[in-house]
Amino acid sequence: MQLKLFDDDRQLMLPQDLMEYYPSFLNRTESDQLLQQLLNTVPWQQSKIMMYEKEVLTPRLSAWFGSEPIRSGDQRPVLPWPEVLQTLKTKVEVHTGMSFDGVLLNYYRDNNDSVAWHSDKDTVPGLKTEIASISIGEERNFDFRRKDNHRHRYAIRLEHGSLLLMKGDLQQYWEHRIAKSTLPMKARINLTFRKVGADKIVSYT
Ligand SMILES: O=C(O)CCC(=O)C(=O)O
Ligand SMILES: [Fe+2]
Repeated sequence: MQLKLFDDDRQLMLPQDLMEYYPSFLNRTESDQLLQQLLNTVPWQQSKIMMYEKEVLTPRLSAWFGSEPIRSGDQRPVLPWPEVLQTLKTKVEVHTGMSFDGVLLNYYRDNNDSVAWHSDKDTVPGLKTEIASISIGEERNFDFRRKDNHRHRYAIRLEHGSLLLMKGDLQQYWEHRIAKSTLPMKARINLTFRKVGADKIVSYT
């Protein structure tokens, strides 16, 4: 069953300890400019992953900016931060009070691009993964469901210029995806700011 995440006043009914949503984190002009700039300047690549012992191309393009690989063994080059992403990182950090050392960009070219059900779990036990996710371009549905009960499921539309914060136990107990669609869709870019460096180990006791 698909549950609504907004009540009638468009008040987000998400558990605030797991997710926060800011629909107009970037204004229209900023979002339009950022979309064009990233489409034109980022060295987009299509990664390969192993699936049932076969190598397949992921159904989207991506790029990783940071100072070390997103995870060990990841084949993507570690790209240096361009000024536009450095500025955006500072804006996200000021808004959230969180700190990040890398950003993964996903480029969904059309309705056939997607990301399958997954969680972005850290390898450090006990660490509550914090991810700040900015969306620009075509609105897509972001589905999430409980790992232990797939019928316990929600969807939220990620609007042009929006910011979604994922935090707390979300990655541990929930998974998420961007599904393909049968409707034609234009380009969407998603930027997920992450913390992958050695200083990410914080005590939550
Ligand atoms: O495109 C999105 O909004 C989600 C991307 C995502 O889940 C990821 O990069 O881990
Ligand atoms: Fe994810």
